[in-house]
Amino acid sequence: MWMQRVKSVWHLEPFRRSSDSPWRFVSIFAYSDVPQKKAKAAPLQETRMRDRFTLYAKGGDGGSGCSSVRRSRRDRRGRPDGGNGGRGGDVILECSPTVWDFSGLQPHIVVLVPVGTVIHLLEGEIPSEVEKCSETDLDPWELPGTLDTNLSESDQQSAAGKPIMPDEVKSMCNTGNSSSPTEIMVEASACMQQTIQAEREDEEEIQYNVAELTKQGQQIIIACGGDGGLGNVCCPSVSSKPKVMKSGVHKDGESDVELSDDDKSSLSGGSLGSEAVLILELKSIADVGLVGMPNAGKSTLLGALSRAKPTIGHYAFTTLRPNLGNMNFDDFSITVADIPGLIKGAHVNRGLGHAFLRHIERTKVLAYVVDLASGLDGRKGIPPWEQLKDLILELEYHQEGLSDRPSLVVANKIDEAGAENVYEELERRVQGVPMYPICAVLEEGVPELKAALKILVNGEKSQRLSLENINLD
Ligand SMILES: Nc1nc2c(ncn2[C@@H]2O[C@H](COP(=O)(O)OP(=O)(O)OP(=O)(O)O)[C@@H](O)[C@H]2O)c(=O)[nH]1
Repeated sequence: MWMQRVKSVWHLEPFRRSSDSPWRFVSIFAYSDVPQKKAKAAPLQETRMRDRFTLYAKGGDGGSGCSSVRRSRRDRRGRPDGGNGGRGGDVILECSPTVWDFSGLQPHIVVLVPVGTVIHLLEGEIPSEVEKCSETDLDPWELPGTLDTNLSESDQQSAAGKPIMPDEVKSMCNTGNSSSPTEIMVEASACMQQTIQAEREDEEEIQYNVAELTKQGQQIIIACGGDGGLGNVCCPSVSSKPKVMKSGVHKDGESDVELSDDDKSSLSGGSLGSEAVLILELKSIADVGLVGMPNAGKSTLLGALSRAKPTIGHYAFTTLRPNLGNMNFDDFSITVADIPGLIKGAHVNRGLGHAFLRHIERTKVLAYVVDLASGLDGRKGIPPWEQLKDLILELEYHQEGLSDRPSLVVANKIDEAGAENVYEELERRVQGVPMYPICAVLEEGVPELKAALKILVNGEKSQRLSLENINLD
């Protein structure tokens, strides 16, 4: 006889994991800030990347052990045959290249997160990697002929109803059998939620970067299922002469006998599944990152390079989240990320702060987009060569070596009056890196730029922009 505690079942995963886990139940709740009905003219929303989530996860509680005695005419005293409770289900995150960001998370799904997900811990235990493990978990159907009196320490603790210590829970998690329901709550981070969340994060202690999902198919357990309780067939503490309460008779003349409350109390209940509150953060993986000051024309350029339709505005910080686009060639495609505008002091949280600098960490190639017209017509903008210096410094302050990757310079707004002279000066001042004058609005110079990016992404050339090659005098 096998008992399993099932509180609620929301979703049935169609695979078997082990003989004691006929099915694995997973229940997931998600709050989303995305309106149910989207306005027709909202293509911009769809290209926005949802790169941060707070996630509450709870492992399934272990099923309680069962107390039962089977008697027959030949065996009047009877033998305990109560099975063990099933292990609670673990909550597992798996990363997949088919997922871009967290916006696709819906209720009642297995949690697939994008490759590049970084996990910070607000509450609970540090997640553990899922290992290919041996099937050493208790099998409730495997009833031994004799009572096993050599229980391991953890079994005994479990049998005695003692709480299981975190390390032990962690090691148990890795056995991989699961059978009882698992709850996971995903909270989308919208602007308003982000504010509340930010306040909460300020108050609470966060353990940063406790885990990272960087390889396709990598899985980690974020909430462990509870251990199943022992049935009386495995639990030596229950008397083999139970006080009979009532019985049911089988066709073959054998009968099941329920135990008295005294005997039941010496059996073990399943242990509770662990709980965790996590912050998921995405370091996007793109082939090319467009880096530039606000208003340089990055979003316009992304639209020219790909079919993405990001928000474009004549004011700074139009882009509040990274936008992604695909640059398609005959044989392959390149992912381009438009990173929100960086300004001097971004690394100390000026402007949109350093939140977006992390997206640059995982880009192969950097395209520095500068505004040739920033100082024209009496505008008091920063000259392009200084824009480049500031950008490199911000990247380096955020993380040493961040700017040290193949790169090129995109000199935008060449169409503006006087921009050609500025471009000539830029060429004189900046050496050792390919430079492309373009007009992103009219898509002039864009095909040449596309070809150059392809060469850099393929690794055929590896020039990079460095401070030494910028003449600021
Ligand atoms: N004249 C001219 N204007 C351009 C060109 N490219 C972009 N712009 C204008 O520059 C302004 C800023 O463009 P965006 O593409 O939003 O700039 P951004 O760098 O993404 O700005 P942030 O979102 O603040 O980072 C808009 O008014 C664009 O129309 C260009 O090639 N020539």
